[in-house]
Amino acid sequence: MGDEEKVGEALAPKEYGESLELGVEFSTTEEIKVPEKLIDQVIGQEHAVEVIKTAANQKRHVLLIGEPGTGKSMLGQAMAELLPTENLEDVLVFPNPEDENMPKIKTVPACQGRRIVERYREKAKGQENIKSYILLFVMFMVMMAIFMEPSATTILLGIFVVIMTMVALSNMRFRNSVLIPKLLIDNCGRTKAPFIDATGAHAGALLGDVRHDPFQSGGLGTPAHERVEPGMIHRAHKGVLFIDEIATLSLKMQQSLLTAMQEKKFPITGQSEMSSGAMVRTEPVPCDFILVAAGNLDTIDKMHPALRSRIRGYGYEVYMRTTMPDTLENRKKLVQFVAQEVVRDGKIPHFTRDAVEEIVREAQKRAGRKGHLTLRLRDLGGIVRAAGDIAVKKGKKYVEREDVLEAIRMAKPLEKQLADWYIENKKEYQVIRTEGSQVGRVNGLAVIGEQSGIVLPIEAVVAPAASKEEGKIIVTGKLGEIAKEAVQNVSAIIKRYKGEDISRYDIHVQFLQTYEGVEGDSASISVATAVISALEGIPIRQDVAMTGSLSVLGEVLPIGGATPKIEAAIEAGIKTVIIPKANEKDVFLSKDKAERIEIFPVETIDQVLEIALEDNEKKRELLKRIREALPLSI
Ligand SMILES: Nc1ncnc2c1ncn2[C@@H]1O[C@H](COP(=O)(O)OP(=O)(O)OP(=O)(O)O)[C@@H](O)[C@H]1O
Repeated sequence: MGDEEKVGEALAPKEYGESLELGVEFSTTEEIKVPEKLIDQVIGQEHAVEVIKTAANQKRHVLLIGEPGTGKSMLGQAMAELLPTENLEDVLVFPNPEDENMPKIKTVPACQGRRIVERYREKAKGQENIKSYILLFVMFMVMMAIFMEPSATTILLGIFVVIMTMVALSNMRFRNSVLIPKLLIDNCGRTKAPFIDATGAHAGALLGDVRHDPFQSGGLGTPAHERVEPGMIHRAHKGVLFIDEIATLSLKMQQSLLTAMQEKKFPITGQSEMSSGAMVRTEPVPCDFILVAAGNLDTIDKMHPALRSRIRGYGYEVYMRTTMPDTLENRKKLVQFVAQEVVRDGKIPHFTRDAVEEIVREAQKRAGRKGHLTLRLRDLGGIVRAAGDIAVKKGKKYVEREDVLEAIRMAKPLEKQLADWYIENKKEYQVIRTEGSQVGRVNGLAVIGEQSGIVLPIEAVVAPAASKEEGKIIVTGKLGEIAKEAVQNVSAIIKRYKGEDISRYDIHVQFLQTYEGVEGDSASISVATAVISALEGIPIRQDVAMTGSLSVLGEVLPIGGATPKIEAAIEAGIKTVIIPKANEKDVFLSKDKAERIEIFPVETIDQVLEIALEDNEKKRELLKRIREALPLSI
């Protein structure tokens, strides 16, 4: 590439090891105060926290939508802490003399339930005592008879009489026979309102059940009321019912949940149709809970519309944030986060300031967005614990920077392991090429999961349309839709610089060896480069890899996962990567990695082509045409 054509400057990536301001003075996290209340421990979700506080006050339902590990269940628990405990209640189930199959339900203030059951137990004991006296009396009479008339016949007769008495007594019911009620919900001694996590619960667990009774006839059976089991909706009475992935509940269960929310009572019946429990149906059992439902964006489409509308009408919907701005205030919150994770874990030592800096740096890196910190705090908490374990193993009093760095290296998610395997595999079979140049073949970059990059080779062939009708876009590989869109965007650009409609050609695009889970939406500049190269017959340098989204105007738009993609390129042996200018500040590389790669941030497609295409007369002529045609080029 000639000097006059050189685009931008290779980016000097940020390095680890520089000190970082944290917005608070401390030498170890031992000095950081961890708030007592869970709601004050929730970090970076200010809007959600406000909503939870209001909803707790006003008894409103809440739908939390967002990515895993951002604090949804934590918010549910925090809400339970905010609810009053004075009006907690116990629920008892009594036998119904009029209809055995409809046990009666009674609600009493917390702790009274136990007393009531105790009273009934005492009474029942009295009746049992009478039976024992009768048996003792009969035995006494038998002994007397044997004493007065000691013969084999008397003894046998005596034994027979005792056995018959025992059988009779066990089947004997007093006219007012005492049946002890069952304490269905016991809230005695609770210091917090209940928090019940019903994620993934089956119908019986969620809505309550009546157990099957194998001895239901012949007087040996267990009374119906004793077989009644409360559901999670009942146990959450006056508390919080938390359900993650709410849309995975069957529609029937969602419908029942809705009824329970409307009525604030729900009878318990046997859930298994063939069992004797199905004949039993209690009176309605109170279930006045606040629903905190959670899920991802898909949930909104899949959840029962009536349930969603109930929450919307009588509650709040919140979108959980995945990043927060990288301000001193927010870094300070991350310091608090590390301290509270240490306290919660209870087994790991506190962190030194250096170690916390490294956690904050990891939060910057994981945000995948310039000037932001990640809020996927469960994963970050995983690093905190892993670093703690490493320090414990080394017998240290505090967790130090090196322990955090080691934990980060070790915490290789499954996707990253898979990505490494792809790269190894592809290199072995020469699917990834890192030398020479080739027409129509480009090294794209993609991510699997959130953190793992892979090199994604793409090939394109362009030929005049086989039929007289319009040409076709033929895409193979798993990322068909994305490739089609990319081809459509590039066709707008080609039309302008070439003055020719791309529809006269058949365009074949193949993503070589793609696998499940690969996200290719940022592959559009790669597809465009492959198609233009194939159309113009100009080879693409194979030591270059690229990522970026293409607009119809030829702009290169930002993508996610810049750092893992560059890391994948480095591991594959690529020497140059092209990334969108807007992602420039998202790149964090260790010093040794940074030395192995040249990074070019670009803004327009002509800049991509300038770097990626092999330098020759044809290329210079092409760039001239593109730059004249596209107003955006510089
Ligand atoms: N916003 C946050 N503030 C503080 N800690 C958090 C936050 N988000 C997550 N954590 C930490 O991660 C752990 C797991 O979070 P939580 O279970 O609430 O996530 P979630 O959004 O409910 O995820 P999932 O949907 O997968 O259940 C918490 O116990 C806490 O340690």
